[in-house]
Order: sequence, then structure tokens, then C-alpha cells
Amino acid sequence: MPSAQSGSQVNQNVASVSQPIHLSTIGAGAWGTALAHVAQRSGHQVRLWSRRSAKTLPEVIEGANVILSAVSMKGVRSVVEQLQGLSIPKEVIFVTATKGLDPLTQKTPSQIWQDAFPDHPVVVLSGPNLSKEIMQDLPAATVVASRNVEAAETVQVLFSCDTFRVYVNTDPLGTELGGTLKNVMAIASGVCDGLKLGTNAKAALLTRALPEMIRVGTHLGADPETFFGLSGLGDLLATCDSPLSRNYQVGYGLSQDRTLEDILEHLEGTAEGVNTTNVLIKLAKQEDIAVPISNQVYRLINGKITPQQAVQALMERDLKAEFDDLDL
Ligand SMILES: NC(=O)C1=CN([C@@H]2O[C@H](COP(=O)(O)OP(=O)(O)OC[C@H]3O[C@@H](n4cnc5c(N)ncnc54)[C@H](OP(=O)(O)O)[C@@H]3O)[C@@H](O)[C@H]2O)C=CC1
Ligand SMILES: O=C(CO)COP(=O)(O)O
Repeated sequence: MPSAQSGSQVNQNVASVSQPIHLSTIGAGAWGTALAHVAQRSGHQVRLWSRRSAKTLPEVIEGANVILSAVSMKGVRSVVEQLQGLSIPKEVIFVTATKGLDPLTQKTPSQIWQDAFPDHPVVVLSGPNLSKEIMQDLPAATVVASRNVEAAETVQVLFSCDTFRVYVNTDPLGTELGGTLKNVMAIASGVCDGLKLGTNAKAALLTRALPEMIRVGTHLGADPETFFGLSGLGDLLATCDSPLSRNYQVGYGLSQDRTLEDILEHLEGTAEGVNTTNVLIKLAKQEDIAVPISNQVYRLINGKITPQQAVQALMERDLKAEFDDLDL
């Protein structure tokens, strides 16, 4: 794999390739820490800020070329507002690695960032990236996506190293929605495994999950092709098949008749899929988008049905053609 220092073909045009990039990471949770680790490994200068930091946010972002936000969805607006109060040069690139939807506006994190900083480049980073594996320096790949290709290429250089391979994409919305929507499917997948429904059921679930994600994504303006890449199918496979995933753990716990409150209380970190499911179902109802799997996840996490009833409801749906409702 090319290192950040040597650069791939596409990166050789990026001015910053030969110099260390100054990265300020906001959020010292599992993901912020792992991404800071990767950037450091690839030879760049990294500062990390969290609400518990001794240094202030203005101190930590001073002189940064790139500001990465890896906070959970509930922290995005507060972080954006704090940064809006500071004077940040227009060439500074914002990178958002949050996988969620805003409950108030149903916007994605990158839309919130771009609304707040219309003149700055905003790049989405998303892919099959379980942070515990990344912290162990196991090989992984991800996607950085922006309408501003040069900014995306700079971020590609920033995070590329011998254990982390970064691809560029020009569809930030699709890249972001892949990582966000698969969290809902990971809850369903944890239920599927917890109930020991078998390999056939799991394959059917994941295969039907993808067109459901694409339906939502294309309705919102994303490119369908993006969902077949690392940030869509890739992240769906990783998250739905790993007990490391907090969203999978939520589904697994529900299948064992634990309450959502009890599961979340004992969970290590954030499971964005719970909030995402609630926002998605509101959106799908408003926009009339068919989301049958997400609907059952919604009913399950809101205590309206049992895991067994959720499975039964999916199996009893009207019979239909396989590709009837997917206009690719
Ligand atoms: N862990 C993973 O494997 C991956 C996670 N993600 C995504 O990254 C995001 C963060 O996940 P992760 O790091 O695992 O979660 P954690 O629960 O480990 O950390 C949550 C982070 O959010 C910050 N935060 C929460 N509320 C606020 C707030 N009100 N104001 C400021 N900051 C806040 C916390 O800040 P503080 O540090 O100050 O406590 C912390 O950094 C999620 O959207 C997740 O889906 C994406 C890919 C991989
Ligand atoms: O997004 C992730 C992997 O790509 C992490 O998944 P969880 O948030 O479910 O742990």
C-alpha cells in the first residue's frame, strides 16, 4: 500500500503531500482517538480535544490545516456552534466522521457543517472501520468524500498509511448515508444472530438491507453507486457481522429480552442506530419511502413488538418481485 509520504498517483498533485498536515481532532471517544492514531502513524501532527481537555478548543484548533469532528450525533450542533464563534481561515478543511441524523432537522452531519461553514471545504470520512481493529493496526480501508476533490485528496493523504487505505469519492451524501443507515441494519442483524435464525436468514437480511438503504439514499439525492462501495456495502458487512459493533450489540441484547435502557446503560460507547432509526422512520413516513426492515427495528426499539414478532412481520409481507421497487 502507498504510504502517506510517498502518495498515490492521485495525491501527487496535492500541495501538502510532502509536508506534515496539522490535524485537530474534536472528540476523544473511540473513533476520534483511532483516527488521531492513524494520522499520527502516517506522520502528521495531531492534537486532540474533548470536553475534558486541559486545553481550550481555540487553543487546540490554532494553526490547523484540517479539523476533524468525530463526536457522536448529539454533540455535533454544540461543536459546530462553538467553532462558529471562532475565526477559522477559509482554507481549513472540515472532516466529519459522525454517522447519524439530526433529530430536529433530519440533516446529516456534513449538511450541518456545510450550512454553518458555507465557504469551507467539508469532507465526509466513512467506511467499514471498527475502531478497536484500527487501534490494533489491522488493515482497513475507508472513503473520504467531498464535492471539493482537492480537499478530499488532502484528507486522503492525511489518513493513508500502511494499515489504512483511503479512497476518494465525490458523493459526500451517499458516503455519509451508507455509514449512517447501516447502523439500523446492524441492530436488525444482532437480532438475527441472537435469535440464531441461521445463515440463510442473515444473507437475506443483508441483501434486502442494501436496496432499502439505496432507496432512502437516492430519495435524498445520493448516487446509488456509492452504496455498492466501502461506505455502503462494505460498512454494512463489517458492522452487521461483528460483535464489536455497538449497534449489533443493541440488537443482540434485544433478542435476549433485555430492555433497550439496560443495554444502553451497559454499552461501551455510542450506538447511533437507535436515534437514526427514530429519525429515519419519521423521514420515511413524511416522504413515503418503503423501509420495511427499518420499520421493524423501529417498532422493536420502541417496545411495540417482540424480536420474534419483528421477524414474523418481515416474513409475512406481501409477495413481490425482487427488484420491483429499486430504480438503479
Ligand atoms: N467507534 C467506531 O468504531 C466508529 C464510530 N463512528 C462514529 O463516530 C461517532 C463517535 O463514535 P465513538 O467515538 O465510537 O463514540 P464514543 O461514545 O466513544 O464517543 C462519543 C464522542 O462524542 C462526543 N460527544 C458526545 N456528546 C457531545 C457533546 N454534547 N458535545 C461535544 N462532544 C460530545 C464525546 O466527547 P468527549 O470526548 O468530550 O467525551 C466523544 O468524543 C459516532 O457517530 C459513530 O457512529 C464511525 C466509525 C467507526
Ligand atoms: O461504524 C462503525 C464501523 O464502521 C462502528 O459501528 P458501531 O457504531 O455499531 O460500533
